[in-house]
Amino acid sequence: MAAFDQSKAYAPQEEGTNFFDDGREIELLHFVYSHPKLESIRGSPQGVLAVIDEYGRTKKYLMNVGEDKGRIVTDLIAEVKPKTMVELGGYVGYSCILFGDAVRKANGQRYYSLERNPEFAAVIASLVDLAGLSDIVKVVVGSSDASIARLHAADVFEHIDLMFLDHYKPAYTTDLKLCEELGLITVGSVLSADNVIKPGNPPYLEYVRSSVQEKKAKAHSGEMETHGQGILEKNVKQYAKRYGEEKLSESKGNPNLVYESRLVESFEPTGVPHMSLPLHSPKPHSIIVAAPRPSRLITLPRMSSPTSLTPFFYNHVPKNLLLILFSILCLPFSTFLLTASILISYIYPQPASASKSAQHGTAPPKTVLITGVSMTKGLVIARLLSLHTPHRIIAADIETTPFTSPGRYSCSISTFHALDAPDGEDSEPYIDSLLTVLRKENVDLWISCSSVVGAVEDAQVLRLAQQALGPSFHAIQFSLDHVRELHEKDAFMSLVRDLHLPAPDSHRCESSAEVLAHLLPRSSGEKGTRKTFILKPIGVDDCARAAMMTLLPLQSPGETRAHVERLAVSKHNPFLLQQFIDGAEYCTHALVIRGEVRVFVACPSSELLMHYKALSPASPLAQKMLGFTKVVAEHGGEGFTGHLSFDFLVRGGGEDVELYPIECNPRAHTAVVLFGESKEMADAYLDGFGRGSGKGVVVPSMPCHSYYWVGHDLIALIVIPLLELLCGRGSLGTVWEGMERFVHHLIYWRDGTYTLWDPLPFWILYQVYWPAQFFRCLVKGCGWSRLNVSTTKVFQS
Ligand SMILES: C[S@@+](CC[C@H](N)C(=O)[O-])C[C@H]1O[C@@H](n2cnc3c(N)ncnc32)[C@H](O)[C@@H]1O
Repeated sequence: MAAFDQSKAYAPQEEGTNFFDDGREIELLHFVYSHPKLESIRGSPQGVLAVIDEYGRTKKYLMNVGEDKGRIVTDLIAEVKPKTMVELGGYVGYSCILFGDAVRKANGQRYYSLERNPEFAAVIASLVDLAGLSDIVKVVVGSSDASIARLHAADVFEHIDLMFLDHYKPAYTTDLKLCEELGLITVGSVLSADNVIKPGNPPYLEYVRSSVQEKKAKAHSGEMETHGQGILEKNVKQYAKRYGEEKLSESKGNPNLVYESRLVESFEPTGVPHMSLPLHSPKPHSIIVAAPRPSRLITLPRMSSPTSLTPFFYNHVPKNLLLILFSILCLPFSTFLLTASILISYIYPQPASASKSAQHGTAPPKTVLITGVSMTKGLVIARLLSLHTPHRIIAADIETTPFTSPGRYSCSISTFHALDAPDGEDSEPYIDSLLTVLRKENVDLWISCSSVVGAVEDAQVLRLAQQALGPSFHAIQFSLDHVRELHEKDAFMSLVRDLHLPAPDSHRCESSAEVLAHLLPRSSGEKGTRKTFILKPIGVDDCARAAMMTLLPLQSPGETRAHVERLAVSKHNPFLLQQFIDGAEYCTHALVIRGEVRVFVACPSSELLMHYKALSPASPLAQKMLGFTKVVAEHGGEGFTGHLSFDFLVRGGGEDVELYPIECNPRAHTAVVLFGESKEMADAYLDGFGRGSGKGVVVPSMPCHSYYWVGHDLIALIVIPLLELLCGRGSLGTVWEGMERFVHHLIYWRDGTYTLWDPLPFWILYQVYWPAQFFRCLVKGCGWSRLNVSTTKVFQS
């Protein structure tokens, strides 16, 4: 540890609790904004930090991380290169400016500063703005546990790459457990915790140093958690004057996550080294850096909120009742919007596009059938074609009860046919009813927008329809052979390898023994695999899939064997053992016609896919994904026509970015909304009639609107934060922040379902479809954990 430069020492910390929250934080703001160097420090993080340091040295002590300890973390940022970094406890923004700047230099995306005191948060926001970091730093006001749970529920953060803990000492452990339980801290995350030796945080050190067995034994013993034990009383009561008795998260964490940790010595900004050691630590230390060790992680199934924190409104009956009530409350607004939209469209009708009028004169209109219009993707394509082509657009979808397909009420559709739902394993009723529609309507072009369970069935319909309707029939749907090659996870991985494209190490396994052969050493002398894997069921099973996302091998061969054997892997229940790639996830949507990519878009994936933001088509990452799509499309050849979407995991950046395809979906993706009402896109679909080629790839024109679903955002960004506030868990700051985001989406983004000239599907979706679903769930007692507003899918719990 190098010597401390005394000329830089802060004023000493005053005894008692009056060394903060006594007005000095606002005084600091005045100091900064009346500083003679104000103009020269604008936009300069280092300049702003220097003036904060000057205040700390010449005026009053500030509880900042300071230059010396700060360097440990900035070095760590340069090493870890976090995409998302979170700090717990922002105070006046010193660490936030220092680390936010370092994250930006390391090409990171977001730095979240979680601060409970709204006055301090305002100081942070003001200084961050002065430092020119507002584009990367987000200040979140509220108690850390409530903010973490809320931001996770709203899909704002899905993973924390680096977390700096510097807030209320007893909350270090409880907040860490909460992040583990929510799957935000996983293998690959790094934690950096301040003040764990002085003033000391024994419960936190004990937790990050415990083995799986120790944690499990503690959980089973029913021993009461004592998060304040060993922490100085003055620190346990540090914020009592303003916040009274502290309520901490009671999350259970993820005991299977084991950390590797190291302590790093340094100095307080006052120059005080860490000497008083409440722990039996051999040396004075300050920051502990801890990273979960790979091969030990069990990623728990995601939950909307941790059980121990769950307020009443997440429970089945109140949840459904409240949503029905909310929908009733929204009725006057949505009805006003519907009426106003109809009137405006009546007065100013949507002009027919030039291509629509021109084509109308020359050839008789054809019949285009779109299946899957209850989902946004089908509806968007139907609207696009009705707007820009002269053809008759008809639609079909499974409709078990009235109003289960909001898209059928779209004015872009001339006729709607209800299809029979598959009867358990038997898909004959669906196939027959769709074939009947194709024949009866003498369909010229069928655009299939099947859901995940309909991919194989739609391919079967294609073969039968081609036989029945002859060569004049065309379809945007892959053949059965192609669907099998792409849809089944293991077959797709083999295809990727055969095409010499990069692929994660993957193995189809039909028995536990096969799985274990890849994971465990065969003899005592042999080393086991160094890679970590995920074991996914090869069929479609959302529940199983979520529950089985466990990183393997586990800590010991015995645990690994026990886990794998529980899954009952067999010939009839095969699994794919796939290498775990720790990277950001992206998804793509493409339209391929006769082996040629005609339409392409890529965007970052978010867990519920409720927000869509297109990547610039010119970016190296989008180009690389397009290149991959083209290779797969060309391999398919002349007979390869359909929608094609991929999920990729991505490591690195710029030209050196590495792509790992993890799944292929031979069907349309909701990202198709990003094309808006593009005429080029409609033209590309018409190539499905067998015309032209070599026209190039249609991409969204940039800048392009981002998309959201107002129903999802109203609940996630407004209703939940408000209810949490009423339950005494949230804060006004978090409600305000949710509102800000909501208003931003309302003004600058577009709703995926609403459009002025075709507003009825939007009204039906929120005023009829969803209330009917909630009512059904109440009456039938069907539990659900999540909803997807764009696909109308209910995820059963
Ligand atoms: C030591 S200061 C943080 C210093 C800051 N990291 C820096 O180095 O510039 C601790 C901060 O944590 C905040 N805090 C305490 N408990 C909190 C909680 N439960 N959630 C969010 N912030 C909290 C306090 O208001 C205080 O501003």
